Amino acid sequence: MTTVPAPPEALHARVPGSKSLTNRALLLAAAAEGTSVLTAPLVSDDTMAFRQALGDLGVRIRSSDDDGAWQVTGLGRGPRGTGRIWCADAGTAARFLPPLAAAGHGDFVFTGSDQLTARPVAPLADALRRLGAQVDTGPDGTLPLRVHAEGLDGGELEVDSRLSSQFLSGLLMAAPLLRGGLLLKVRELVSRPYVDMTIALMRQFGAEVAEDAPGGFAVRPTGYRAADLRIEPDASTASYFLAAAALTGRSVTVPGLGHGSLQGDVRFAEVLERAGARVRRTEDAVTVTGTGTLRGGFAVDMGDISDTFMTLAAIAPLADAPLTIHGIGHARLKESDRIEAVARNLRALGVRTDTGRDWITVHPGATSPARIACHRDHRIAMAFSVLNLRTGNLTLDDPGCVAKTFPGFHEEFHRLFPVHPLPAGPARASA
Ligand SMILES: O=C(O)C1=C[C@@H](OP(=O)(O)O)[C@@H](O)[C@H](O)C1
Ligand SMILES: C=C(OP(=O)(O)O)C(=O)O
Repeated sequence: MTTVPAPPEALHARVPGSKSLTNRALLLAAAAEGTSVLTAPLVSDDTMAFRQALGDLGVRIRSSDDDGAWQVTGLGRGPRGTGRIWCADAGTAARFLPPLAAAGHGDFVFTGSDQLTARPVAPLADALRRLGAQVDTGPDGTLPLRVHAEGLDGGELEVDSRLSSQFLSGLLMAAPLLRGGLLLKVRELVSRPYVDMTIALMRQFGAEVAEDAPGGFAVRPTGYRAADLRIEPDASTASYFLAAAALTGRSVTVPGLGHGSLQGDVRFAEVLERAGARVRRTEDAVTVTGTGTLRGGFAVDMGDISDTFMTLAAIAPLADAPLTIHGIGHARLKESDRIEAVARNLRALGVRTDTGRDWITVHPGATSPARIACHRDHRIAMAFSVLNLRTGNLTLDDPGCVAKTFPGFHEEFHRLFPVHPLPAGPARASA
């Protein structure tokens, strides 16, 4: 008689709220008429920076003592006054808040860390100017970005979103506050699922948005009304836990990321499926069950889900054949030049890695001990932590940088996979 081995018991990962949903919900609630309640928001450096920035723009946000929900008292319009707004490292703050400010009245200067200042905002500044706002940027078209606002009439606008979808998301979210609404024509667009997320949330706050033709968006001047929202767990963060399942032969479930998820990055599970893992998605969860080996020998376009490309690239040395990831040129413009940063780290481990403008190929191979250069990029720290579950020979030069989106990452990863070392010293961010 043969006995069929029982499937491994699934580990349940406690993944905190989505950064992208939290910051969109904050902005929409701030612009809405009435009080909105955001349940299970992400508490991390990026969302606390966004919340603080809205506070500095005059929005009242309180945390509930009972369940940590955030209560946002909306302005019912754009902000009024003057202010210097600190965006820290948060791309979403630098790209979503200036259009909101331009729809208000006053003088606002948006600044950020050196890392954020190195990232582009020029296409957004240019779009706001063409809408009639007075906007200045730093010498290379970067932060600081100054907006002198007297409300905006709206009309028609062409936007170039080939460097980041966040420009389009920011303009879309401000559009219902413009006197005449907005017709947006998008020339080139990366990270499309984030735009779908933007539109879905705008509708939940009462906006009317139509996509008349591919790349053509019409937004009516309805303003927003308050809404109560439960924030889904972050799908990009989930990728580390799901990849860990694939690599260790365990089963990991992330509750809260079911069929109806608004986040494109849940599709990372499908990439793991191509690499040989078993994936199950239900109404309210995703589960990945690994075999402990990774199937390589394929090429995958991760342009729509580029925050997760490093999760795959970092574990690719353990695959049975080379893996190519393409369509990710815009990942060079994030917290680090992510193609370059991942390639350098892999090469430092002795892994053959080839790169081009928008692609990377990782070859299988043994890894030698190394100290991973995180470049203050949370995703490098988390992605290489997955690889280290199997190699056990890596250390991170900046484990605390995970606080941008998940201050408790090391504790939760260690809880599920005790071989993951707990770094000394606390991470940042508290509500
Ligand atoms: O709109 C958003 O919330 C985001 C969009 C993506 O950026 P790009 O559009 O620049 O790729 C993503 O990388 C980022 O983490 C969050
Ligand atoms: C690119 C990222 O962040 P942002 O653009 O929101 O700063 C990220 O979280 O991977």
